[in-house]
Amino acid sequence: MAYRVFSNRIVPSSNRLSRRFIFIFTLSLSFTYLCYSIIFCSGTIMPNQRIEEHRCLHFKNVGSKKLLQRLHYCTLSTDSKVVLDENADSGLTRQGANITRNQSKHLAFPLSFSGAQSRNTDTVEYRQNNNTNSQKYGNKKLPNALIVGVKKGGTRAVLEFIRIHPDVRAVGTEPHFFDRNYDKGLDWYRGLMPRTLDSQITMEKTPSYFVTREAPRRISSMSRDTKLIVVVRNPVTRAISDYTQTLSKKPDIPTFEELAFKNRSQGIVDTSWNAIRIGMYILHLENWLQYFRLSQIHFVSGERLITDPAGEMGRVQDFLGLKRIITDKHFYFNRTKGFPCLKKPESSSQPRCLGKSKGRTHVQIDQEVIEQLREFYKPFNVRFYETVGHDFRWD
Ligand SMILES: Nc1ncnc2c1ncn2[C@@H]1O[C@H](COP(=O)(O)OS(=O)(=O)O)[C@@H](OP(=O)(O)O)[C@H]1O
Repeated sequence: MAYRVFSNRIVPSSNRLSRRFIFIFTLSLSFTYLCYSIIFCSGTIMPNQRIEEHRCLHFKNVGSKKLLQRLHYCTLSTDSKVVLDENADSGLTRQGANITRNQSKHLAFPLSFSGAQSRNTDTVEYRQNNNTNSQKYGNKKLPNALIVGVKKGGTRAVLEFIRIHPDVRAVGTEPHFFDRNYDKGLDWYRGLMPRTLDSQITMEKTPSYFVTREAPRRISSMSRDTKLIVVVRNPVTRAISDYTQTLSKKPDIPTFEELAFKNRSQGIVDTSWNAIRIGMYILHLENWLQYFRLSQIHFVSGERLITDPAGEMGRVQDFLGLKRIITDKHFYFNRTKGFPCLKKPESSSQPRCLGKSKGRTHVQIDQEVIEQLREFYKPFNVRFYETVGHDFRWD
């Protein structure tokens, strides 16, 4: 056997060879690992992290408490951020408390905070699965279902509630494609959509579609099979809600009464005012029925959406052909907000209520004016009930 003097030790040359082999082997392993990391990880994991960081940068100018709350969602998903954009102004208001007294009488689900405090991992799981799948896999597709109206009906609530379903993917913001952005083309519109798997439904909501003359024709030319959801609400309350929103942005506008009537003493309502016109549901519906069958349109009661969100969402899921996964377990009634909210996803985070712009205290309107408008809407409502086959009991 050959020996070599190595330092002050004598090492057999076969040992020396095997050491050299181990060294080269380890080196090539490390090199392979390095290449693997560069090729596979940089393309997927790293950019996602960067995107997540970028998304969360939106929140850098907010108070620390809110920031913490938001950061939690940041780490969850893109869609959670959208929910939080809604939640960003979801301060639990005194106004909400006023509404509670009226609404809580009609609730069809437990009016308790204990429900809210119980951990509801289902919601988080659905959302995470949903997003994980869809962020990495699937394709951007044109929507198969649209929430087309009505403004101030409760469209945001329906969208945020339905998107906790694992088989639904939705755009958080309103694309306004079929009214304002139609000239940008379907490819632009498709580009706004989230990635979806074949088994998932793609959705968006833009409440102004319902009153846009061209919208039904344009939507049916995209797909005649599009499913349509319309959230309707007592047209008088809707008009006041609409006015309250405008007033919050433009405090100098005339009073509600001044805008609502051409001649108040004669009871002549100004139907050219949008806040009034939108509530003449039957007129708009007739336009939709020229392009879509009634069975393709589902009407959500804006009132029942507040008193029984699980019931209304059950019917929405049926209409969309989805398994009933969203149930009363997903909701609790937030007394301070005065509305149902989604249960908090984890015990350390806040419940997910809609933002401050949802559930405002309405401007006080003279009862006589309300009665006049109720009378005005009656014939429109009756025709609407007859056409859709459901009495919403607004009269
Ligand atoms: N869960 C829950 N939380 C908060 N608000 C709720 C909820 N469910 C329905 N609503 C009602 O939704 C009304 C706002 O309707 P929209 O979301 O369609 O408004 S918008 O057209 O998108 O501006 C909003 O109208 P206002 O109360 O007049 O602000 C609410 O009454």
